[in-house]
Amino acid sequence: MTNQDVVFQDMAGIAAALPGALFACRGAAGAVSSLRRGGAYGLGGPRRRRVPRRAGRRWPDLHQLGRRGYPRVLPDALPRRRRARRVDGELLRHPSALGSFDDVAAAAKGKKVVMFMDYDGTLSPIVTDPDRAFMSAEMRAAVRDVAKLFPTALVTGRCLEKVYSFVGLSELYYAGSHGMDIKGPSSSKPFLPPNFQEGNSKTVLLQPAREFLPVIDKAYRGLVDKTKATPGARVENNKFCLSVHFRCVDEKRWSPLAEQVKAVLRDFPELKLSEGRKVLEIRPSIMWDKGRAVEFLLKSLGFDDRSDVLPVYIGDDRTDEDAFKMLRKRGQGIGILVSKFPKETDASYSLKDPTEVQYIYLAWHNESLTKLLIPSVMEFLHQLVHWKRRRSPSAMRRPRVQ
Ligand SMILES: O=P(O)(O)OC[C@H]1O[C@H](O[C@H]2O[C@H](CO)[C@@H](O)[C@H](O)[C@H]2O)[C@H](O)[C@@H](O)[C@@H]1O
Repeated sequence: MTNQDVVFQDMAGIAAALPGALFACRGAAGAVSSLRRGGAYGLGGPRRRRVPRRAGRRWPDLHQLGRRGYPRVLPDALPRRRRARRVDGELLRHPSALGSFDDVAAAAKGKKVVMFMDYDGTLSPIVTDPDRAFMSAEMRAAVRDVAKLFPTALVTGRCLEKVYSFVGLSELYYAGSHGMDIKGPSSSKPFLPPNFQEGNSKTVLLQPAREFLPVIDKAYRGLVDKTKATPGARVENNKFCLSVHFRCVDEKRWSPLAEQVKAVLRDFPELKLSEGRKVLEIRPSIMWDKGRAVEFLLKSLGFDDRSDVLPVYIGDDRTDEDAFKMLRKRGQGIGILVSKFPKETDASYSLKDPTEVQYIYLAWHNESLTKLLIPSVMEFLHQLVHWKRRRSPSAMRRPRVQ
């Protein structure tokens, strides 16, 4: 098991807790030193002497962000020289979806955008208690705005009931249990694509792992029993899959815990084990994943085999890679990885964080600290809505409903 993520605290913490091996970090050592010396993504500590002084010039004040004439996302407003320094290989391979928003918009031009988003770590910040991974009211509003303009689905490892209790938006499509429990909008006024035809299920429903329910329940009981002696370990029942959390387990106990989990799973050859963000994920061994769920939803919406559709998938975890991979294979759509660190990924773009409320110190400037806004999922969603409304003023009004 690996310490592959950190809750963003401070620069020293980031440098010290850089990811281990799970998403085999492309040049992890390089990333570490790069971050420590303030490189790649501009996350490092102060390097006073090497930061060019620009007399009389200040970065826009944070309070001005988003106001007329000021960029909403500062990193892309960096002077050309400094920006060039930030642009190393990783950034080129997975540029910021915000910094490259014009490219995203160009790809979306004339196409029907369909939005897919993961929940934990994408729409809600990673927290220690999985039962308290609440979504902010601002993020909920942003997702609601997106869902008014584009068909929108949440694709998550959580069980449907739990994710719905966090999100509470009845107009969305939901694919819970890593895509093994799919439901259409329960709202009487969901967004339906303009080409929606009778026969395309309005209440999309699919449970490809239904027959595994008794096995999952049995394995759940076995795992709870086996891991109860490990302080901090926690087993979460996500209906068609299980999660064994080790975020609150002492690092010395990670390996013994993994052994306990494997020991239980030896009695359940029909289940498979993978690893997420300080969590062991147990799922039925069927050929189904978030990628398949996205394909299924596209088909159900009548968007299969259409070149004028642009699926956009935003996710932060390993299981989201199946969706990125699927889009890449189709040669259609945009994958956006949410990560503070460079990672091996099949996504094309990156964002740093779910929300925009965290700020980082970039460098000393005129004796004052410069703060940068982290390119966030929420900011990206705002931009997308803004772009769509600007292009089609009719989108300001509620779209066609059925
Ligand atoms: O597909 P997702 O929506 O990203 O769900 C994946 C797992 O997310 C949750 O665990 C993660 O978030 C927790 C709350 O922030 C955190 O405590 C945990 O360490 C993370 O792994 C969820 O609890 C799992 O059931 C999901 O499988």
